[in-house]
Amino acid sequence: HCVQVLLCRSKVYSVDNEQQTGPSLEFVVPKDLAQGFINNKKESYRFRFQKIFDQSTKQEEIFENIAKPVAHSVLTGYNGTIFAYGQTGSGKTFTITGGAERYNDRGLVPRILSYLYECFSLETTMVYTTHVSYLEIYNDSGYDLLSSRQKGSGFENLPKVVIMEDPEQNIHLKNLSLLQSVNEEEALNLLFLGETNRMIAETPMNQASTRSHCIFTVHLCRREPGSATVHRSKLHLVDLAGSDRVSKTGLNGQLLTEAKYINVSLHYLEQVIIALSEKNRSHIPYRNSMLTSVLRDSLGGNCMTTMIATVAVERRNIDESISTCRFAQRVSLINNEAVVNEELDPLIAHLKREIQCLKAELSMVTGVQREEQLTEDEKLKLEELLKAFLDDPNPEVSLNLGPDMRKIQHCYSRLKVQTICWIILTSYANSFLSHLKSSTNKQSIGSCNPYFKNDSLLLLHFSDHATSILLQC
Ligand SMILES: Nc1ncnc2c1ncn2[C@@H]1O[C@H](COP(=O)(O)OP(=O)(O)OP(=O)(O)O)[C@@H](O)[C@H]1O
Repeated sequence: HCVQVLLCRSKVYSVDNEQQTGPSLEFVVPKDLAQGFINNKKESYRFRFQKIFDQSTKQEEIFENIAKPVAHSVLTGYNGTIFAYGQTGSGKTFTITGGAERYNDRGLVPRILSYLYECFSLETTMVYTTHVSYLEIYNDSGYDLLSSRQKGSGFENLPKVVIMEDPEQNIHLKNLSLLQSVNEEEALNLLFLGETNRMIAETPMNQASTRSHCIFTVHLCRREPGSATVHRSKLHLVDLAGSDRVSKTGLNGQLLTEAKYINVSLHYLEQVIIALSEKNRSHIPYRNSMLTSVLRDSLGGNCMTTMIATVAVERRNIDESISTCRFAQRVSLINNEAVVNEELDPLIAHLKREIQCLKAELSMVTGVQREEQLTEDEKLKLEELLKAFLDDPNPEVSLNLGPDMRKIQHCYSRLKVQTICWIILTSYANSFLSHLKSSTNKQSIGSCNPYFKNDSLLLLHFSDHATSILLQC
């Protein structure tokens, strides 16, 4: 996890760009004289972050510093998440989606889409497939923002997204559209469709952008032509609801209900973050809210996660700013273990097996030998089959090697070696026994049979009678 802080508005803070220890941000809160000179309240709050961006920072710089490294790792098969957290009006939406007025104000989502498609066009040896989804979480319920079926305003007109969990505890989102975008223009159109649905769902009473969480996800599939290996990765771009505390917002009625939902979901997000940052915690409470369930992989799992904490550093917002920074500091303690998501395309793997089988059948029919050698792995599997066949006491047991002549020949040559050993040892054993019989003048001497232990060790088994005579001798 890395945490970046964006600051805006007037100065009640100072930034120290110390090279060795990393940049730090300090808030100075003078003591309230009304509370008397003698009180123990802290006057200075200092936080260290990976990067701190001041108000003058341009969107381009944020993209280059924050989003590009994450987008790059998504291209190589890692999952990535960028989420913006901060109080209402501090610039989360501006950072993630952008401002509508100027082209230069476009945010991380359009810039990342543009970057990804540019990389696809440059890397001609790979085939990329991109799908997009856009989820809005309002009052702990999910809504599909890419639905083309919206009939009127309000969230009730958007398809409700339901969380499903499979036996391996993977999360699936039912009713969430996953739409393919073959180029940048199509992907931007989907972003625009989502933004429009988001605005239609808003009513004057419900400025959803402030009171809902939005997750724009790019699903990437990368494969080399002809290869059965597929890299699948996801990039979540998350615009969280304003983190303002209910007490401060002074709301009532429906707005109070919404604020409580936000507080609860952000509280659960915080609980998950705290649990993840504590060593030896076995249970992480992801299931408490839809937000933490959906972001489960991004927070403590297989994901490269970057948090952007947006801070409105006006004096009246100082408590919120300090609480945002504290939260960001906790997030930075989490260590995720990201791995490349590589899998075998089931269809290609199946077709490859079928081709092998058909080639084998063809060489049997035509008598033309296949030139490539059996691999060590294939040989090992054949040895196991042969051993199971020889060890099986059932005389009816069959050895099924398929139509591949190379495998049949390999098994025959193994059997030949074993049979020669068997014949030699049996003749030794029998001449030994007849020697014993004549030297001891015994009529009955018992029996001696050679047998294989493992597939290489040939042993003699003397019957009990033969053993006792041997011991007497
Ligand atoms: N870096 C910036 N440069 C210029 N304008 C900005 C910047 N950041 C935010 N703004 C402006 O400030 C206002 C509030 O920003 P924004 O809507 O992004 O806040 P927010 O944190 O997403 O709030 P909410 O929680 O309500 O969604 C907007 O009008 C936005 O255009």
